[in-house]
Amino acid sequence: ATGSVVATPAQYDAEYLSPVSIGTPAQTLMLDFDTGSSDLWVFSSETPKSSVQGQTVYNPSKSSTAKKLSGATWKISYGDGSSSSGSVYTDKVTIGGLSVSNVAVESAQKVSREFTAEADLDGLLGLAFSSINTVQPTQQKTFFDMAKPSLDSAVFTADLKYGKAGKYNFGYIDDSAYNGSLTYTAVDSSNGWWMFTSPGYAVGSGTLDSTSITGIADTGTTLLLVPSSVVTTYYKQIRNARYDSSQAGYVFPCSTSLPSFTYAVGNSQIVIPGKYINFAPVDSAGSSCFGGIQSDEGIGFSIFGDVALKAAFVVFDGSQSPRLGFASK
Ligand SMILES: CCCC[C@H](NC(=O)[C@H](Cc1ccccc1)NC(=O)N1CCOCC1)C(=O)N[C@@H](CC1CCCCC1)C(O)(O)C(F)(F)C(=O)NC
Repeated sequence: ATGSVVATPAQYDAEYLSPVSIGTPAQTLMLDFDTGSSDLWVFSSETPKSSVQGQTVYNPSKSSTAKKLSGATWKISYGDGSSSSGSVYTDKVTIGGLSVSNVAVESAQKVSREFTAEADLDGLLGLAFSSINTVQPTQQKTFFDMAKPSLDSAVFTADLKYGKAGKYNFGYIDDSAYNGSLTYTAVDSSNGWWMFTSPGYAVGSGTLDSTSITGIADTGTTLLLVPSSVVTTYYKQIRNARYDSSQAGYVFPCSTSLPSFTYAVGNSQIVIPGKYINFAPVDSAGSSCFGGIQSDEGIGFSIFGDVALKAAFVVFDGSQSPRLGFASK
């Protein structure tokens, strides 16, 4: 089996949302596919009304295939300080024509105010490794792990785009979606993430600096978060760029034309065009803009978020020895 679903950007490409059908008859919610976590959780009929502001909710009592996972609970907190928790059902989940039964659907009984404020996000679909799923007392598998036995190939691909809809495919690699060839690189999944090491980077047309960057391929993080030394080197090239402590990041005049940023994968390279690195205006006047490359200070590793991933076609290979494939497009 295979599946293919659109990934639509929201708010300056801050997140990408995809339709997911849950239950019988189908209840379709817009979920953020997140390779940085492993819980499929949704706004639901159990979410306090005061916490629901525009989201579509999943109602398990209206699904003939829903079953309560009795005694199971979940609780997750994310790097940006948001969090959610609740109860667990199993139900049929369909993504882009690919149906999987008995998937753990985590029903939110609590969501932090950041989620309430995100009217277009109805939940998350975790695509990191099942080893970091938060359901207790019995950890649950991700949609991808549940789908694997029926997939033509144990892979999914992310083809995110700048300012327009991209795609997530399951079970196959669409060779027409990228240029040249895929370069694969080893994954360290010991912490539950798609972690890899990029052997070097370059700014603009400069030569490759062989400073390696170890980080996670994370569709759920908006920006490219790298070591401060790399951030300083990048913004040094931009005359009016400055660190704005009130924004906790580098900003520059929105009219600035930005140098590209290249990250190496194995012995090939992915070039992020400069325009991808102008994330969004920081003020309504639109005079200063927030950079798409910021520091990974305090995280413990780098994060290749959407700013980096949307410059590539990315294969998440979940075979016996997981690996990541990157190609330019
Ligand atoms: C350490 C820095 C990581 C920050 C990262 N969050 C982000 O990158 C959020 C995503 C977002 C976009 C739109 C609206 C709301 C949230 N964006 C964000 O903080 N910004 C602020 C800076 O400008 C860009 C947008 C994160 O927590 N990513 C989560 C998944 C998100 C959680 C919040 C909802 C959207 C998904 C993650 O799973 O990818 C994780 F790996 F970081 C994680 O925390 N795993 C446990």
